Amino acid sequence: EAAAPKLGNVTILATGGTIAGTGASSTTTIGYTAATVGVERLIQAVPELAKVANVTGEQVFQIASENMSNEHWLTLAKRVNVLLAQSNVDGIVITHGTDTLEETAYFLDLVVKSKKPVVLVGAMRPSTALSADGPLNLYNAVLLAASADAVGKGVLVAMNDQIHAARDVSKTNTSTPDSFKTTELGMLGYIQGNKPYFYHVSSRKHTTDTEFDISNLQSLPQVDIVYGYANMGPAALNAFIAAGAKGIIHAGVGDGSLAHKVVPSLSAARKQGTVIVRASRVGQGIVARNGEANDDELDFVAADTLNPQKARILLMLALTKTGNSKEIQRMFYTY
Ligand SMILES: NC(=O)CC[C@H](N)C(=O)O
Repeated sequence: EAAAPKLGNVTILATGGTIAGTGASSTTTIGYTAATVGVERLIQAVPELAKVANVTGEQVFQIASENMSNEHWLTLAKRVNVLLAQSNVDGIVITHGTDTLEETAYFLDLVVKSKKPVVLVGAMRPSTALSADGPLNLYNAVLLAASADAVGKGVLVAMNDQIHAARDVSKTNTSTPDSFKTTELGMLGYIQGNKPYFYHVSSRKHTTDTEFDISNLQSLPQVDIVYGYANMGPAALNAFIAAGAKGIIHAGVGDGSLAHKVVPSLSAARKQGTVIVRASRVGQGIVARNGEANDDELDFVAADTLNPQKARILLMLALTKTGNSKEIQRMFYTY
């Protein structure tokens, strides 16, 4: 008789969100309460998990992800690094609200110090809904976290039978189960028939290849985002600077254009030490250095293809190391 294949050990770190949400009825898909179901019940709801991994659960937070903070990220990342350093942990799944899931994924992609799989997963429908997507998403995430194929691929997002890279995935629809997409740069693969299939890998550095170390940090530098639009003025930017921002992401129109009315305040902020990163509100495409603005002259940084909320994360981590805009520009072309 052949021995049963040895299953990997996967820890599920639960943080809340719709995957742990409950609604008033089976047809309630908005206006439900996120973050009510605990990790043990999430695991019990999918007995099939036991076929793909030895699963243990830990309730790290119980929040809706619009309330995710820098402090939550530091706590979570430190826990992930401690667990992955243990020889009895082969992979980690993080259940998470979908609103900021892409941000937590990218933060971890930059600070996790292990090649073992880390997979973020959520749901668009609460656990009580008809065709709730949480149970199968969770099953796929655990399968992926236990898979040798996922080792060294960076932090992954498993949603809707698809595998995405943390850097490039975004929530693209407010409510449909196919909300998570890597629109133009391309998702990494699929999960089908109890098996992950990879087709791409990210060319950017992540996890063990980054220069960031959060192990001794208690907080992160303040970085805020100002949004570009017709008739934009400097009021929001000035308020962020007055509130102590060490970095500003300018989510500009088009390919990162700066309105004449905003440039003097941006430039003055830079001269006082705040780092300015030009990103775009468009969602796809490159914001090129010295493209729509003379970044060399203004001493600004171009975000390349990072969306504003992910540019904020990279800038916070960059600022833990340097305020030099040339160095930070190198990081934006590396991660
Ligand atoms: N689908 C969801 O997970 C959204 C629920 C909630 N706003 C959150 O992000 O936690």
